[in-house]
This record gives sequence, structure tokens and C-alpha cells, in this order.
Amino acid sequence: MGTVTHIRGLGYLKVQTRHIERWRELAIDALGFAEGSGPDPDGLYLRMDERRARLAVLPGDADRVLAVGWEVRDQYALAAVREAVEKSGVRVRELTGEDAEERGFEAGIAFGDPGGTPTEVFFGPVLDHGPLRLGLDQRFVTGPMGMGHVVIPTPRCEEVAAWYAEVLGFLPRGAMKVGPGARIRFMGVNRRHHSLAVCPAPHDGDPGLVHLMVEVDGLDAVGRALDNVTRAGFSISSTLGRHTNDKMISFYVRAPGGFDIEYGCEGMLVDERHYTAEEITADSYWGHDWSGAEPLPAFIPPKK
Ligand SMILES: Cc1ccc(O)c(O)c1CC[C@@H]1C(=O)CC[C@]2(C)C(=O)CC[C@@H]12
Ligand SMILES: [Fe+2]
Repeated sequence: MGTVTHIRGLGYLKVQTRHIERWRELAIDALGFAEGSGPDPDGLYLRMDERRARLAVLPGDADRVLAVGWEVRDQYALAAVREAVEKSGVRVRELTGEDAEERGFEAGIAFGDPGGTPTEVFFGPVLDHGPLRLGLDQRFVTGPMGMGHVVIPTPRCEEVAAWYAEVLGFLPRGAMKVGPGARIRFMGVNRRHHSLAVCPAPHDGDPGLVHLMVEVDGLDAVGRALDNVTRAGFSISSTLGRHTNDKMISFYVRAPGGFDIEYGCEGMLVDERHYTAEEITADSYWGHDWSGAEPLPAFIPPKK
């Protein structure tokens, strides 16, 4: 059992889409991501910080997650993670030098988590020291907090969450009941309250994601982003609100392909010396009205 957390944070997210131009309008024009660089000339590579690309959006014939990239400290941590994952019975593929070059890191591994989410673990990200031209006069909160958080849907929530804790060493950071005996489980690896949440869902399959959260350094950027997405005709899944667990003020906007981007600020900093995992009974202190949301494909029951 992995009692040591080797994972340092969410490193990157790679998705595929049929609507890359609309993605560009959302990420660059409205949310203030900077254009990054990467191997596919038709790909949209998005910078948040000194990394070459935190979010990679590649053109394809379906909308789905291609990889959730978790970062470890170094080659020794990567070897330890690999051993733990293999011992858990999950088959691991070592990424080639070419794979690593394309992804912008020194080395990594790939595997499917027990819920089927395509997962990569890597170390040694390649930096881009060129000027970072973000669009909203904001900074993204990354560094030791990682890129943000992802929420993954699965019909086997308890099993998958236990696997992340026991094999990858994620720390339980509380839960919320979402049905009889069903809980969203929040999990962290650094001072960000959660880098991962595992959410009960009626089926696997596309797009394989509920949302990606990115955090900025102030409410003004969140407000400007909300103005921009509204003006550009994107669907607001949830209005502005403040969450009860990580204290973040955020809104949710539907990205092309059927998952949301949560855009927030003021996330709390966890102090592990004192933290205990609590159960919240409301998602928010105020706001976060989901009544206008288009249904999330992850939660639409499968057709019989
Ligand atoms: C409850 C909560 C606290 C902090 C977060 O960063 C966070 O994303 C959430 C969960 C939001 C969650 C969701 O993403 C999908 C739709 C959900 C399940 C709801 O319908 C209410 C809570 C929503
Ligand atoms: Fe979230």
C-alpha cells in the first residue's frame, strides 16, 4: 500500500475535440490562456505558466480526454509509482523517448486507472522561458499547487477512489453525498484542497471528464472571464459561487465536447498537520446555481 504520496500535482491535461476553433475562442480569447507550443501543427497548446503547455487540445473525430498527466519529483519517484501501479494489477506502458519529447518531459509511463481514465505519470517537464502573454492581466495559481483539479466520472467510484489512495497515495480530502450510499470523493496531493475528485456516474465513456478546474490570482480575472464567456455565447453551467470545502469562488463554463471548465480564485491552502477529511452537506455557501446547465454527458443514463 502506498502510504507515501509520490504524486506532486496535476501536471497537464490532454483532450481531443471536433471543435478546435471554438476551443481557441474559449481558452485564449475568453479565459486568458496563452498560446504555447507542441508537436501537432493543428493542435492548440495552452500555457498557464513556464511549462510549454499545461492544456493540450488536439483535433479529432470525437470529444474525449486523452490523458490526465500527474507529476512526480524525479526518476526515483517515477520508478516507485510504476512499481506500485504494476503491483496493483494495472498494466503499465513505458513512454518512449519520442513520446516524452512530444509531451515535453524527460520520462513517463501511461496506463488506464481502474475506471478507465487514460493516465500518465511523468517527471522533468520542459520549460518555456519566453514571455507569458496571458489575456486577463491574471496569473494562474500553479507551481507547488499543480495545474488545478480534474473531476472524473465512474460507475465504480468507491473502488477507483480507494485505488488512488492506496496505490498512488492520494490523500482523502473529504466527500459529499450525491445519492443513497454514493459520494463524490475529493483527494489531494499538495496544499491545493483537491487535485482530483472521483464522482459517481451511470456509465464510462466519452468525454471521460466532469470538469477541469483552473485557479487565478484574483476575483477580477474570474469576473472578466465570466463576462467574456457570456459575451462569446458559451453556456454557463453554474453561476458564480463559493464552495464549502476548498472555499473557492468559481463559475463553470461548458467547453466544446461536453465537460466544464471551472474557473476560480481564493482556493484555501491545506495544512496537512491539522487537516481531517470532512463530509460537506452543500456544495456552496452561496451561488453555484446549476439550474441553467446543459446536461453533462457523463451523467446522462446510458440507453438500454
Ligand atoms: C462540491 C464541490 C466542491 C468543490 C469543487 O471544486 C467542486 O467541483 C464541487 C463539485 C461540483 C459538482 C460537479 O462538478 C458536477 C455537478 C455537481 C455534482 C452537482 O450537481 C452539484 C455539485 C456539482
Ligand atoms: Fe471542482
